[in-house]
Amino acid sequence: MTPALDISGLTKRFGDTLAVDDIHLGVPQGSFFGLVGQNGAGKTTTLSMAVGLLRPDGGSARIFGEDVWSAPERAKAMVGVLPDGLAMPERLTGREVLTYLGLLRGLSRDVVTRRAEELLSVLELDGADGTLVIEYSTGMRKKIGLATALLHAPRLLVLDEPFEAVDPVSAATIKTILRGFVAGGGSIVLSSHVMALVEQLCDHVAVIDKGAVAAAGTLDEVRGARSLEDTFVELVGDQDTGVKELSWLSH
Ligand SMILES: Nc1ncnc2c1ncn2[C@@H]1O[C@H](COP(=O)(O)OP(=O)(O)OP(=O)(O)O)[C@@H](O)[C@H]1O
Repeated sequence: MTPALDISGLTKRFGDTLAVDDIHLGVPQGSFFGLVGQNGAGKTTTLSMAVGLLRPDGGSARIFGEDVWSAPERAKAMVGVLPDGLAMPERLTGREVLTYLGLLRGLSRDVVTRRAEELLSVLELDGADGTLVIEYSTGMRKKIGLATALLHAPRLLVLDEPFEAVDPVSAATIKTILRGFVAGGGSIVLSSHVMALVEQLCDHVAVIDKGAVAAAGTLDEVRGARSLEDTFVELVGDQDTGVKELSWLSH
């Protein structure tokens, strides 16, 4: 079966920094795929290239077989993206953002109105109906970003840190939505630093370290008999075990 997302040899350099170094990853259809890695490991850069937001120096990405760079319209129609540091039309309300982006996606006004209503209600943003996105809290921005990713009912979701800054009640709602999406045949790739969350949600995982894949496979293949956190620390942790502390903080 064609992978939902097929990343082949993606490479990106920023000046002297090799941010992503020949990454190959296959996200099977119907999988819930977690991407983990330390700060600066290259997760956001990889995901940005994979969905056509950042041009790679080398390699390619295909969404259900459609090349993101040579067939962007076909590829992008099938994916919903929650990017890092999402740029939004800030002077619109959440509902206006969804309406605007839904119409741009080619949805009919009726469908957009209905879906926007449901998304705002489920994500508990309907209470802030008159609030402009520029006035949203960080968690609210995350939620409206997720709503824009879901609006056109894509087959693949690519979510960069979807739970960051989201309160526990909203996080539970989002987990339910995402599990339902996968149960309904959708595929998800998400990045996170929270190992427990990845273990709870994902059936596949890749550990990224210094721009390369340190381990990838099903959750059980990657973690074996240990916790994902132990596996992660062992794979990418600082080998220098000397205790680092700020002595001037002790009283
Ligand atoms: N626009 C940019 N210009 C210069 N360097 C960049 C840029 N974007 C990323 N980098 C560098 O590329 C490397 C990978 O960054 P990236 O944001 O992909 O990591 P990450 O795994 O998503 O990190 P985090 O978990 O902190 O979000 C880092 O060294 C970062 O400093």
